[in-house]
Amino acid sequence: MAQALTMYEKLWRNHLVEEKAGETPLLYVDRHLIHEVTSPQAFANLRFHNRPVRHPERTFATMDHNISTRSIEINAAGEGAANQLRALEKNCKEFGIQLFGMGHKNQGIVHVMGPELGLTLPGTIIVCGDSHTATHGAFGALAFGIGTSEVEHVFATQTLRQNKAKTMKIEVKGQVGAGISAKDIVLAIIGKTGSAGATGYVVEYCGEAIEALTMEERMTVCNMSIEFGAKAGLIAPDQTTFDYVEGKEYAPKGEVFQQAVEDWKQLKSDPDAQFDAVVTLEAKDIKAQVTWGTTPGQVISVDGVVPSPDDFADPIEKESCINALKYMDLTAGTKMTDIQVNKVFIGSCTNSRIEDLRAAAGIVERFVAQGKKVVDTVDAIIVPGSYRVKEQAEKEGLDKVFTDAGFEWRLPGCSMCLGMNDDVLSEGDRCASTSNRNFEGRQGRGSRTHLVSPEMAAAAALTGHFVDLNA
Ligand SMILES: CC(C)[C@H](C(=O)O)[C@@H](O)C(=O)O
Ligand code: SF4
Repeated sequence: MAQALTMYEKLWRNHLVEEKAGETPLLYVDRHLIHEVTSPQAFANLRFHNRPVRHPERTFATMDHNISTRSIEINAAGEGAANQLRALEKNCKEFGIQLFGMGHKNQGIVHVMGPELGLTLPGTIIVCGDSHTATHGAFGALAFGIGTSEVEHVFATQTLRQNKAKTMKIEVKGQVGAGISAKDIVLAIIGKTGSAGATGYVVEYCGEAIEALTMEERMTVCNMSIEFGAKAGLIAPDQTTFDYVEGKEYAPKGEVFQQAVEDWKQLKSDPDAQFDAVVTLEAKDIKAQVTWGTTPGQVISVDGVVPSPDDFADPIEKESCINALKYMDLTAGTKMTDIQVNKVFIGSCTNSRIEDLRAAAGIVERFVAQGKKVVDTVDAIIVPGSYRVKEQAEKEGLDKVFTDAGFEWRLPGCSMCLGMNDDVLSEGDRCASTSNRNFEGRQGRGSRTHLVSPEMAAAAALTGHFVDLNA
């Protein structure tokens, strides 16, 4: 009988070009996504060596990280940004790569754009010079971030050298309670494993609570795989996946699609496959999550209090709690619902898809019905993940729900997730953010980030603090 394999092992086997003793194995790459920040040096080296891009038709580019969210003018976010954007334009033209540039209907954050166009397909290997490439693992694709020298290698050869990772199964048993989002699930997972808990592993999320998620929710979960150290995150493709992919612009059509579905059904881990590690959570125990510290693992339920260094036995965790409380200007024992914010950011490749905006708008409407608006002391911005998301949201009137309540409705991009454009927090600002990183200075020097779901961010905008929406 053939050996039982995990999904990761199957994806690996299907893409292995060469494995020689004493050499790092070589894998075939199906799809290469690029953006303005991590590609210029790779293009420069290609040019220097007089090499073409091996498969320009397997390579797709977008502009996302440092574009303005106020104007589609290429110069709108300053000279440095404009230089990178122009370089991408020039490089894509010269090397024959499809670019979704400023104002293109397909433009968006690279990890939002790929899936919604059907560039992200089950069973493929997808790479991008960006750590949140793990997002695409939601489709049962082996997707991971690579460095700029690897970007060059993929450009030149459409292959990549990779060592095999260990495998971890993360099972979320049963069903989550009402109002608990995918963001809460993944934050709870990271809270349990710790911020480096999956270092060296490819994680596979499974269990009833994961199977019940929509594709967009699965992307939110896989997006944060890198935030607890995982090389990649995977979810087995199923009918939810196939239904989502069918009809997308770049997805296979007709009989080819039907055949692909039959192949994709074979990808799931064999029932008796062995994982190197297993983590289990009970979905019913997961409550709405808010980070209090400066790693995503420093997270607690919204009905809890800011922890004290004494809560941690491990000396490193204790120390990191002391430092986080200082940076975050928080006092142990403070109720999470008493923490006041002055900024709200709804966006990023974690939570800027149409379902995220619908969820946030739903909460806004609930509070507006009670006579509330974005509180005076809070600046709140909504940044859709792509032009397609923006268009859909406007068609549904969500932009109006937000702007009527006092939010700013911006153009798509990475925006305040990392503040490479002018969407930056100021020193001392405290932000409820739907993004994925909360390390010191991530959204602006001296600024403080609390990672939350779109629902929680919306509630924070309309009340000025975190809210236990289930209370
Ligand atoms: C700019 C890019 C290299 C970076 C990443 O790889 O993650 C960015 O997307 C981020 O989220 O910090
Ligand atoms: S939205 Fe944030 S996390 Fe995602 S790719 Fe852009 S900068 Fe990175």
